[in-house]
Amino acid sequence: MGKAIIALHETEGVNPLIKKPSHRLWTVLILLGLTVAAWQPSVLGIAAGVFLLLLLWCGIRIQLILGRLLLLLPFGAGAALFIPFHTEGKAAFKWMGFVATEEGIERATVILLKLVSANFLLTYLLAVTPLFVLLRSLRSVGIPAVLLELILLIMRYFFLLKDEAVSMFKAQRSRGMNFKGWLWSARAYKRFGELMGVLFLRAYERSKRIYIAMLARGGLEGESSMGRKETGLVARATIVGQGKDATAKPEFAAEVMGVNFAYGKIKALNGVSFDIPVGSKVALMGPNGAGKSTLISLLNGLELSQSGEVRLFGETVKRDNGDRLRRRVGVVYQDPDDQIFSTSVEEDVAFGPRNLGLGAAEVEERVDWALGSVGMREMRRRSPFELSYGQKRRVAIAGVLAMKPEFIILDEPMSFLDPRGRDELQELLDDMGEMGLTILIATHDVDFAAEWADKVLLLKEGKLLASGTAELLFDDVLIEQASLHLPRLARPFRLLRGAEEHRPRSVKQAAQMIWKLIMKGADPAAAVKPDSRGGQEDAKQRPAGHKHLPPS
Ligand SMILES: Nc1ncnc2c1ncn2[C@@H]1O[C@H](COP(=O)(O)OP(=O)(O)OP(=O)(O)O)[C@@H](O)[C@H]1O
Repeated sequence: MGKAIIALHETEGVNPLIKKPSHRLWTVLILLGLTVAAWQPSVLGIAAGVFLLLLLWCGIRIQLILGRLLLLLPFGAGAALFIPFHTEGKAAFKWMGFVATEEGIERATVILLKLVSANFLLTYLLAVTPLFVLLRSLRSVGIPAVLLELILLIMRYFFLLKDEAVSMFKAQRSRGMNFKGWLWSARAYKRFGELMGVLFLRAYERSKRIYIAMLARGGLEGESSMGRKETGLVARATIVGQGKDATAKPEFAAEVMGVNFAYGKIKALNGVSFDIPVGSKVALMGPNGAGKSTLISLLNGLELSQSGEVRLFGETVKRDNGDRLRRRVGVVYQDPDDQIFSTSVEEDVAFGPRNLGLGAAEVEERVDWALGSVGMREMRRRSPFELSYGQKRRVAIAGVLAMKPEFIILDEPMSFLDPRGRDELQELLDDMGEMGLTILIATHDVDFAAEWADKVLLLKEGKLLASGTAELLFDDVLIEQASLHLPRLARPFRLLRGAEEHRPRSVKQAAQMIWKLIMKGADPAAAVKPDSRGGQEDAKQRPAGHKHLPPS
């Protein structure tokens, strides 16, 4: 990822004075060291003045400088109030019975000036260096990657806390919460306390999910443990300890055998068994709470089945091999905010490939390819947190694609995409299918599944209702049981005399079927039952093979 990206990322509108980020970082570190070492108030005062002038010279707004200074308020106030009265020396003045000493005042002044100078230096660094460039520069001066990623995670937690707070307060206000007279109301304090508790829990839960997403993309392990230049698509099948040929190509990307999983007393999966052949396109469907997300966690090795067995590429998932197997399985989670954590789109997409230990040029190439695949090349320099939900989803998909996994799982990928975005994603899925990837999509979209999938898994209340081809989606009894509905393309045929059994899976197939019916010379006016609602209700309720009423 190297220089190209770093050089292009200067913050707009300010003059950094020192062009190279690593030189800038070193200069600031040295000046910080000198500031810490200096003890003369006059030297520190002059230094603070010079730093302020330099900040203004760089074009950094005074509001920003003052805003950053405000962060010092609690520490500054503590130093100013505490130190003069607790230092031995010559009495300077008395206040509320306490004696402030001259030495104490000098020491407090020195500490305040040190804080102000350090604050100016850091303001300069942060204002002229985007955060991820800064982190990269820190890595180049020898700070361990794991520490920097922890910093990223903590920063993300603060962003999350803010986002969660904004959305929670908006939701509360829309439900009638107001702050009138709150100062005197015990109820308001109680409510506020509850809200803060929920807020921290929500942010905690979300940061847990982000942590899992980071792990899934090789984060927090540094380049050393993932340093093998092994990508999913080219990886050899590593079948360990099962007496199989280590280079043999496995037949199944996943095999799920009699799997049970419960959250405490809540049984989420109950004796589920199926397999997913390598290169297949699988739709995982079922009503809310059916167990789809739980199954995805098992397929990604993030959870282990409590009984039964899950195999990935022929290897049983266990506690000690989950990390390694997970690199071959990429998961795009339902909520992109659970997956994105870097401060720019390209940095986020580069996160996984970098953890695979790839060289800068290859990382750059993959980022470009993955962003191009999801139509987000132009937004590569933007912060992901300023994007729309649909755009974030594309970034999340690109982040997983860039790791080139062999098996990719997408949880409700179509939600929040505009129609064009859906078409593009479908094209992308087709391309991925042609590349030989195994794809599993958890979806409620019957029309999409009917057209796209070559295998459908229907789940209900933790049990596998049925597994088979997309023909299952035309079975009235099954779709009723799975709380689905008949694919839209099939509905008009249910209203056509003698055409009820037609099962078009694509618009093209439907057009061909209609054309054949026309060529047979059927009279549409006589064949179609009049139905002002387009036959949806009728088609939904009528069991297969139901005979039509004669046209009126
Ligand atoms: N962390 C959890 N703690 C307790 N119960 C859970 C937890 N996560 C899921 N469940 C329960 O497990 C069952 C399966 O949930 P899961 O999220 O896997 O369903 P799903 O099919 O993905 O649902 P949806 O379509 O609504 O996303 C549900 O009854 C749910 O309430």
